[in-house]
Amino acid sequence: MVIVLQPSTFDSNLYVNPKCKPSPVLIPVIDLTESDAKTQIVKACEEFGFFKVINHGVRPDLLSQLEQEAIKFFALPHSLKDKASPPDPFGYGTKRIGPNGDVGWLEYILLNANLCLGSHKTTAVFRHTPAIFREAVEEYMKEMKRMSSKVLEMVEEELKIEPKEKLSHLVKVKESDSCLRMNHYPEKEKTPVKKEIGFGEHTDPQLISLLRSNDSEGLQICVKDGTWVDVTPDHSSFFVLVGDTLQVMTNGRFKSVKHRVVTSTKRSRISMIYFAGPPLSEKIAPLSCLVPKQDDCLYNEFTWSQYKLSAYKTKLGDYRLGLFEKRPPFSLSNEFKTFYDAKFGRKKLPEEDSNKDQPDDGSSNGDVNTNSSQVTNSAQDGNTGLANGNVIREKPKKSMFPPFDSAETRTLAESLSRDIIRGNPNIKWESIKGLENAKKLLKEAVVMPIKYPTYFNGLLTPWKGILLFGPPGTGKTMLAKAVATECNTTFFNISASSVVSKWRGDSEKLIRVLFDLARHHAPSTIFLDEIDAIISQRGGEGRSEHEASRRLKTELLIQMDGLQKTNELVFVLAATNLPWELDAAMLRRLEKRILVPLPDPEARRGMFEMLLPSQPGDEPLPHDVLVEKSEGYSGSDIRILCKEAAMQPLRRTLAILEDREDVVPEEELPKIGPILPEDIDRALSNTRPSAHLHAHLYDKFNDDYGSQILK
Ligand SMILES: C=C1C[C@]23C[C@@]1(O)CC[C@H]2[C@@]12CC[C@H](O)[C@@](C)(C(=O)O1)[C@H]2[C@@H]3C(=O)O
Ligand SMILES: O=C(O)CCC(=O)C(=O)O
Ligand SMILES: [Fe+2]
Repeated sequence: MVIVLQPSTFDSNLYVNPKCKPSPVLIPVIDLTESDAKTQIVKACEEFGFFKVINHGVRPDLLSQLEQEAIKFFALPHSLKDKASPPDPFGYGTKRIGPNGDVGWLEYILLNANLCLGSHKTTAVFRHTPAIFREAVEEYMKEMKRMSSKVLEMVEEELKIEPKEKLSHLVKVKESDSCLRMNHYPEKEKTPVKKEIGFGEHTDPQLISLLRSNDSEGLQICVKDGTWVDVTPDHSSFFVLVGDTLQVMTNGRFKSVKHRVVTSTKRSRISMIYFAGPPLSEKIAPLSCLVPKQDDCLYNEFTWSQYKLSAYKTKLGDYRLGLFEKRPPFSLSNEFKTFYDAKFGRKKLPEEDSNKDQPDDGSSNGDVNTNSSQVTNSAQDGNTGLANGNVIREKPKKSMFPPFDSAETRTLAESLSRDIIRGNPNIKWESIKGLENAKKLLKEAVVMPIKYPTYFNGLLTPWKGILLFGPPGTGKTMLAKAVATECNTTFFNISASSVVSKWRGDSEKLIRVLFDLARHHAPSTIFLDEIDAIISQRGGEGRSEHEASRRLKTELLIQMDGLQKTNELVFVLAATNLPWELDAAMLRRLEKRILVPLPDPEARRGMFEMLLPSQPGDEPLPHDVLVEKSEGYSGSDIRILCKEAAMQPLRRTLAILEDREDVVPEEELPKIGPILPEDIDRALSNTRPSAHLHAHLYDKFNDDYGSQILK
């Protein structure tokens, strides 16, 4: 059966070039009880990435009950709804969609399918609503899980996917990372003259989404030739949307459907969408049964958590899959390129090929091997005096390198030595605000064994592998440097992603040389940042790279085992934002796992007082407000916020200078005025926390695997 969809007549240039097509578009309507439903589903996924489902088996009264309860929630006063806000990403949100500046004409609730995994924002959603709301949500989620696995089973059957249930089990298992979103597009006082953005154009990142709405129009999908078509609402049916992950797994045979919601009537719209996603650690790649020739594989492998994290770094309408295509597309934005480079190293993008002047040495792109400027020769001088005046132990002068068996290894060692901060990175514990637990655990695990080796033998042999995990921007590198400063150990600062990208092919040898060097310079600390890049990464071009990355990982595990067996003081301090990506073998070797969380209010206060001190004679800065409003901000976010506030007085001064025709000589330049409380308000409304979105996942990992302080 097909229904007819009208091409949208909406031609505001707010939206990307919507071509208008005169003839109506036919969208499949699939009766799930019909015998050829699976054939129709596959055809619909290939043609539109979108179809309507009838005879789905969900009780109509469950649909209306959930809708009624959602309406009641949205009708609550803002003071109550705000208790579940801002979303983290779960909870209640209004107007802002995601963390990167997208806005829409809506308010919404986002809930993890496993309600228990939600944050306190999730709990707050249900605090002022009757129990039946939560019960209806739970039953609805079960139904959605059932329907999404059924649709995927049909796809599996029709495409003869092997191994069986390869797709459907991803949404059935309890670890599935699915979520439910309830959107409310409030009614307007007047019928708008122009259509407005309800929810900007985008594709859904997951496998499939199941959408149901009331009978208000607004949903549009983009069909193959770029035309936007209106989807006629139908409160008793579901619409199924192919998401990016299913596009990848079918190697592009199914396309994730671009869609948006425009609001053109006075009437309010309410929609509920279940996003069926795979487990966070699931490796996503084209199914080999759908890609007989390896060369035809369009996407690199990634885990769902990698994709999700990358999605949260992008804007709603960005083409996210470009990051994972074998050949990155031409249209990546600069932010995307920086992220791409940082994650995957410096692979030239096609449009850069002509730019011969650009250095290709990783220096301009956030490639993390930029420490060469910090290389000093202090350890070469043999001074390994311990900081803070406790005991000064003199060590015999050491040559820069141990003897090597070949010129090749020596070259590698030389290259590596550029990544060594020798001696003292000069970061004091006191300069790291907060993180008291992490500091305490680190001092006990690394600092004390180096300072007082006598106590740490036999059963108390020091931990050799330590993992610092937590959201990005929380100070993991600073902590590692504080360890190196206090112990005056030789500090090897290595980014795992650059080991993988920069020394492709040689990376396994490089790890061997790194550990040789570390032993040579013991006591030493190897700081392996982004360890997940080694453990979960798979190469881009075919089999040989998979082999190489497997060997690299094995070599790292062997070297870490070697450390356990000796008394040499070589510590591996690994850091990751994606602890759940690490496999069991690596976790076993990183015996001590320390959470580096987002800063608590005290720590945030310390940072604000340090970065934005109130000046005598000026109006005191509202540090209390800053502390209260910056919940969920990481250390880096706070730095950005403070910079934004500090820019305001400079902007005022620059505006005065801009009006002057002559260039003001330096000695006559006006003084920059004070930061005003309104500058703080402005900075707060212009910046958003980027790191809090997965805070609950880190807590969960910490509960399951983390090291706690014994009281
Ligand atoms: C702008 C954003 C909102 C979003 C996360 C993102 O950074 C990019 C993807 C967006 C999206 C679209 C589909 C779903 O509504 C959603 C929950 C998802 O998984 O990806 C949203 C994200 C969100 O609003 O949190
Ligand atoms: O509200 C709708 O109908 C669609 C919303 C949507 O696309 C989303 O939440 O991802
Ligand atoms: Fe969507």
